Amino acid sequence: MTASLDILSITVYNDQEKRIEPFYLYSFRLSRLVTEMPVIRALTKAAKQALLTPGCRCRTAVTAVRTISVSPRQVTSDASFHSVSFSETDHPKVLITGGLGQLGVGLAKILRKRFGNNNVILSDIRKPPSHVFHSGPFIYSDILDYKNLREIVVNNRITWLVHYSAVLSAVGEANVQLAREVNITGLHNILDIAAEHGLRLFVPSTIGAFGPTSPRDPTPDLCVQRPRTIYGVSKVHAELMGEYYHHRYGLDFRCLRYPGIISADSQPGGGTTDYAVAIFHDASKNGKFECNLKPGTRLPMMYIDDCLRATLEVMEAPTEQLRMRTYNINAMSFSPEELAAEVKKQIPDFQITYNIDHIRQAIADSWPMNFDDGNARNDWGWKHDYDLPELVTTMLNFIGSDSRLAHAN
Ligand SMILES: NC(=O)C1=CN([C@@H]2O[C@H](COP(=O)(O)OP(=O)(O)OC[C@H]3O[C@@H](n4cnc5c(N)ncnc54)[C@H](O)[C@@H]3O)[C@@H](O)[C@H]2O)C=CC1
Ligand SMILES: CC(=O)[C@H](N)C(=O)O
Repeated sequence: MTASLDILSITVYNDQEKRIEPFYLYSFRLSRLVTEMPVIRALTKAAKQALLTPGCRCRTAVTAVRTISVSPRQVTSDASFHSVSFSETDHPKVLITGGLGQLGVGLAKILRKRFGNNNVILSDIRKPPSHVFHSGPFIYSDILDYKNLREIVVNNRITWLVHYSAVLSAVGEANVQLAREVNITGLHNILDIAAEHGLRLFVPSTIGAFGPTSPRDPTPDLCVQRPRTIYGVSKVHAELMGEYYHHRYGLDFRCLRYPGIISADSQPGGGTTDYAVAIFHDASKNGKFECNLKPGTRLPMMYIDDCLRATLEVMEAPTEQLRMRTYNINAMSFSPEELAAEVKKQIPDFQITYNIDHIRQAIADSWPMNFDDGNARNDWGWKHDYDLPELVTTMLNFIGSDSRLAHAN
C-alpha cells in the first residue's frame, strides 16, 4: 500500500476526556509503519512524560491522520507540527533558490559531489550560463510564486531547501520595495512551504543583521540587532521568523550569519563587501584598484570554500548539537589597506586608490568589525581554513598566476 505522507497524531486526554495538547509528528509511508513501531512507541512514551503531570489519570491516543494539504497558512492555532523525518538515511533531495548568484553554483557543486548530481536542483529567475545548465538539474523558480514553488517541492520530493534568493545591502538601499518583496514576502512563502512539507531549511543571514547599536568588536550571536538597511532588517526578520516556525511548528530551520564572502569564479551581487572581490581581479589585470570604502574600514570576511563547507556542516549537524538555530560564523577581519598590503606581497607594484561610495561607507560603518563565532565552534565544530594570507594566495593563483607574474617582473 503506498500512502502519501501522513501525520501520526499522539493526542493526550485528561480524566474528563478533555484534550490536553495535540502532539503531532510527521510520519512516513504507512507501509513502513510496522518497521517504525519501536520509534512510535518511544515517541508516545516521550509524549506522555512530556505532557502528563505525575499522578494524572490521563491517556494518550495514537491515530494516523491522512493530510490533504496542511499548510501553516491554514493550520489551526492549536496545532503543533514536530516533523520527524524517517528518511534521514536516504540522501536529501535539495532545492537551492537564487542559485545563480555569487554562492549558489559553488554550493550546488559541493552538494552534488556529496549527494549525487540529480539530488541537487539549482533554481533562479535568470537564465543559467550553458556550463551551469549542463552541470546538473536547473529549474526556473520565482520565490514570489508560492504555487509554483510548492509544485516544485512536491513534484521533485524535495527534503532540503537552501534559500539563497535575496536582494543584498547596497542594491536593497537603492530599491527598498524590491528588497522588501524578495527578502520578506519571498521568505514567508519559503517558510510556509518548508513547514508544510517538513523540509530541512537553510536561510543565510549576514553581518548586516547587526547595526550601529550592536557591539562591534567582537559581535556575539545574541545582542542588540537594530540594522539600518532594509537588507539587515529583512535578515533579522528571517532569523526571528525561522526560529518562530521552529518552536511553533517544529520546522528544522538552520541559519548562519555569513561574513562578506570572497570568491574568484563568481561575481558578488551588489553588496557592501563587493570591493574585496573586485580588488583581486583589478590587481591581476592592471596592477591597481580604486576602492569604494575608506582604508581603515574593517569588516568580517570569509573565503567561499569555508562558507559553503560551513553551510553543509551545519545542515548535516545532528539536531541535538544545535543549541541555537542561528549562528555567527567567522574566518578573518580586514580593512582595505590591510588587504592591499597583503596583495602587495605578491604584486609589489600594486597600487590602491580611494573613491568613497558614501552609501556603502555608511552601511559598513554600522556593521560588525569582528565576529564572535564561539558557539558555532563549540556546538557543531565549526573551524575556518582560510586566513588572509591563504585567501590572497588562493585568489591570485585562481584568477591568473600568469598576470601576477607579469606584474611582479
Ligand atoms: N555573498 C555574500 O557575501 C553574502 C551572502 N549572504 C546571503 O547568501 C545568499 C546568497 O548570496 P549571493 O549568492 O551572494 O547573492 P546574489 O545577490 O549574488 O544572488 C541572489 C540571487 O537571487 C536571485 N533572485 C532575486 N530575486 C529572486 C526571486 N524573486 N526568486 C528567485 N530568485 C531570486 C537573483 O537572480 C540572484 O541570482 C543571500 O541570501 C545573501 O543574503 C549573506 C552574507 C554574505
Ligand atoms: C555581507 C553581505 O551580506 C553582502 N556581501 C553585502 O555586502 O550586502
